[in-house]
Amino acid sequence: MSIELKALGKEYTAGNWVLEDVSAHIESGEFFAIVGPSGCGKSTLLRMIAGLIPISAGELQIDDQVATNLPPKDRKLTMVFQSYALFPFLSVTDNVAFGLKARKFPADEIKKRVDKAIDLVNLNEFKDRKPRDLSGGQRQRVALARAIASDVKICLMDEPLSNLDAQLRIKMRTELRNLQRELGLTVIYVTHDQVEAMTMADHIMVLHNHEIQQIGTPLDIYNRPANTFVASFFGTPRMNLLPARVEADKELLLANTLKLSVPEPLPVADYVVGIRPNALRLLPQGAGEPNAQVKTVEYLGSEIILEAELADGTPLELVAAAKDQYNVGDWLSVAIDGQAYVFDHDGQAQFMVEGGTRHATGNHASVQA
Ligand SMILES: Nc1ncnc2c1ncn2[C@@H]1O[C@H](COP(=O)(O)OP(=O)(O)OP(=O)(O)O)[C@@H](O)[C@H]1O
Repeated sequence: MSIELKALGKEYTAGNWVLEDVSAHIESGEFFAIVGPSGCGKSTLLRMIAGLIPISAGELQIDDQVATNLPPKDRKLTMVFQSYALFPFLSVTDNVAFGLKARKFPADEIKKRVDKAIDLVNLNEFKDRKPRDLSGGQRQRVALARAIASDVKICLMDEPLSNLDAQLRIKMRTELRNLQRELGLTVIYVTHDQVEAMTMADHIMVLHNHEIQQIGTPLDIYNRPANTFVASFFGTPRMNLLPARVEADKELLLANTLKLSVPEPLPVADYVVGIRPNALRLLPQGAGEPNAQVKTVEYLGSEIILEAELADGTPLELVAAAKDQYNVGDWLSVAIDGQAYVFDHDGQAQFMVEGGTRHATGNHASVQA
């Protein structure tokens, strides 16, 4: 059951497009995540695919059939919402079994699927309870179990784990993913959580500013971000973005402080250079010119996150070894030691440099292809 989005657009009010030109191919059996900040249109896109709101522009295909104007019940999909949408008068078991009974599945098949789904979401103890006697998180797990137990091969999920506590959420990520694989479900999964998308998805669509910023595998998105938005949205701590200008033939000067050698001369222009905290090295005292001052120190146990400021005031995040001691106000010598991403003035990826070698980075068109 593949899904094709062809230049989908949505305007809620005339002339006000909240989504434009959204195109993607979602393979049968794939886990496809839609990620982006609050208000970027993730739920809107999912609701258009589900048929809950009309599609304003473009075409939707489900399993090679045009589905743009099909009523929701004919789209061969199920949906798990952030809100639970359960029948209050039915027990957990009956809620989960409802769709299967309506479709006249054999009783033993229903029992097998329902038991498995309830077990998966850890609700064995609560099988006979009504939704009102469950916590919010438990209700969401019932909704999840109902979708899992259904025979439908496409499941749309809108932040389904966001009401669960942190520990259960992490456990559910793996279990949901395993079950999705086992059942061969095609899942479209909306989340604002980049870690959830990175750990669960086969492909990720990044939405921002009404349009797709990039589509790619988690590795593509992390290692070959198409622009500064994607680069700084993925990864903790975030990628540092530093203003840069051409200083010499094959050299960029970042934040008036750090030098970056590039393999070929660059056109004279303004650039932005992105460096993840783990690609910055702290030199031992006396080994280099002090160039950054510590502003905050955050001990995480296994490592230390330092927020520093370069000499010209540009903020810089660094990761340091837990055994070392840092104090606010200390001066550090920081050097680039890893990947540096060069973006143009508008934030579009140009290339990546590592050890003096140039590597291709992503862009929307090439990564989609
Ligand atoms: N029924 C509506 N009428 C008009 N505008 C709407 C309607 N529903 C959503 N919007 C607007 O469309 C944009 C996208 O909303 P949507 O809920 O799809 O975003 P989202 O990415 O899912 O956000 P969140 O992560 O906060 O749930 C927002 O600017 C929102 O205000």
